[in-house]
Amino acid sequence: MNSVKPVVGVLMGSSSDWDIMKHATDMLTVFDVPFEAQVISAHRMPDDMFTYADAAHGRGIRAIIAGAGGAAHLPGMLAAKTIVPVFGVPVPSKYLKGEDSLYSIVQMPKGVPVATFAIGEAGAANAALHAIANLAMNDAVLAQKLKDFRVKQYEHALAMTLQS
Ligand SMILES: Nc1c(C(=O)O)ncn1[C@@H]1O[C@H](COP(=O)(O)O)[C@@H](O)[C@H]1O
Repeated sequence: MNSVKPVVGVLMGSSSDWDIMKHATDMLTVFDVPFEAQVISAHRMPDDMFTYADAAHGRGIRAIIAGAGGAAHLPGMLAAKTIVPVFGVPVPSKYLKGEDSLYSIVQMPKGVPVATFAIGEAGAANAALHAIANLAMNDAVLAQKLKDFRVKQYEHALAMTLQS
């Protein structure tokens, strides 16, 4: 059993979101950032969602990555109940391909922010990278890992250069 306390919560409205949201947990794993991942739906489990949001800051959670599809109210409702920064990931939906998820998450009223990322796996990975960047502001080891990650990414992109 892992005894390290999680600092990032990765939440999703349904287990059907996992294929997308695992891109966030994969990134956190690469950076050795302790996280917890669970299904909590604002619609289907409203009391559990409130309990989670109420306790998050006191438990040491410093970022919440919340993914949901369709009428994606989960990130906004979490943001309404906690001061922990919430990063929203619009999960692609069956009929509207995630445009509904994006608009549901991004158009928050003034005063209750949700930092909203791209639809799909890039959004999930980038939400994790953004949480990591915030944590790295007070963690020199994490900051160096982030710099190394950028160098690797640069080298990977450079290697794509087509031979003439
Ligand atoms: N948007 C929400 C919320 C919520 O915002 O509370 N709870 C579940 N869902 C979404 O419903 C979609 C279909 O869920 P099912 O596949 O379980 O029917 C998922 O993308 C989930 O995030």
